Amino acid sequence: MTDQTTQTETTLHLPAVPGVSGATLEARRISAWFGDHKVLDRVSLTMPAGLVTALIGPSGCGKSTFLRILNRMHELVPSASLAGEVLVDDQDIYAAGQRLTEARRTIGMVFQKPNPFPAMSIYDNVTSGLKLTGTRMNGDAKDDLVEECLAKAGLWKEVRDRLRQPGGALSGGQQQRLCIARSLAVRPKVLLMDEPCSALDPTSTRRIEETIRELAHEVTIVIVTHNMQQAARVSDQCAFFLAEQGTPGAIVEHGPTDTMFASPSDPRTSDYVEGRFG
Ligand SMILES: Nc1ncnc2c1ncn2[C@@H]1O[C@H](COP(=O)(O)OP(=O)(O)OP(=O)(O)O)[C@@H](O)[C@H]1O
Repeated sequence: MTDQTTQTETTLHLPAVPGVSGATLEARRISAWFGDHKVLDRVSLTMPAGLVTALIGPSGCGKSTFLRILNRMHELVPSASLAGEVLVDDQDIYAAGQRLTEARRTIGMVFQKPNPFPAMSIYDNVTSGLKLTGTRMNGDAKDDLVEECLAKAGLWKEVRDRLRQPGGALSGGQQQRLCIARSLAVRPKVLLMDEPCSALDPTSTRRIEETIRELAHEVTIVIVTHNMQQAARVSDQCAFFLAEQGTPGAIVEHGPTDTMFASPSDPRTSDYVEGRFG
């Protein structure tokens, strides 16, 4: 699908951080529709390796749709369509011949509501993604992977003595960290997080935020959040989405988080980040 009406172009403000892993994710001219309802209009954004990018904006402006386009989940909705490109280290995940499973492995996702397999053990929850990627491992290697991923998700110390207990027996915050550990087990380059703390208490929220900062060195993170303090605490750069008066969502402004909060260039950005609307 093509569209020539309007265009939102944003340029790279921050360079990738040297010495970190993760991949640079680049969305180019992304438009999206549900049926004939256009919800995003030619949105371009670079999310550099090793940085945390926060997507902010009022409800309904297309943040979650944009996020789901970044790992090919949008196409699961029967009426959904899109135009544009998503490049992971210069490879378009929508190019002909690109496998859906590979995109999902490379670009993991953590959702608003923690969704571990409740009856499955904590251990098996962590390794559950390996089947999808066809990864075979012996027992010791699997044990090491489970410990590594739970440690990176900040959960190892709390669950090391009860790995065979069901994932559903953990608290909400622990379940969310288990979901992060599960995502990490398939070695993603990018981790997408859709309001990962909105169902959690303040203490669990802080713990997840610490985890996000710790993970940023090895996986590129893109987080949707309604919480401006959270965006300020965890992100390196922010993109402010807006869908004005029934128009499709677009990025009004993006840049380093400090700048976006201290001296945004667009008055709509300052109105939003200072809580005057949305
Ligand atoms: N499955 C769907 N079918 C039809 N329309 C949808 C669907 N999902 C989202 N939309 C529409 O797409 C637009 C963007 O929604 P989206 O959820 O991406 O916004 P958002 O900024 O993430 O909102 P919120 O902050 O409330 O989660 C909205 O108009 C919404 O009604």
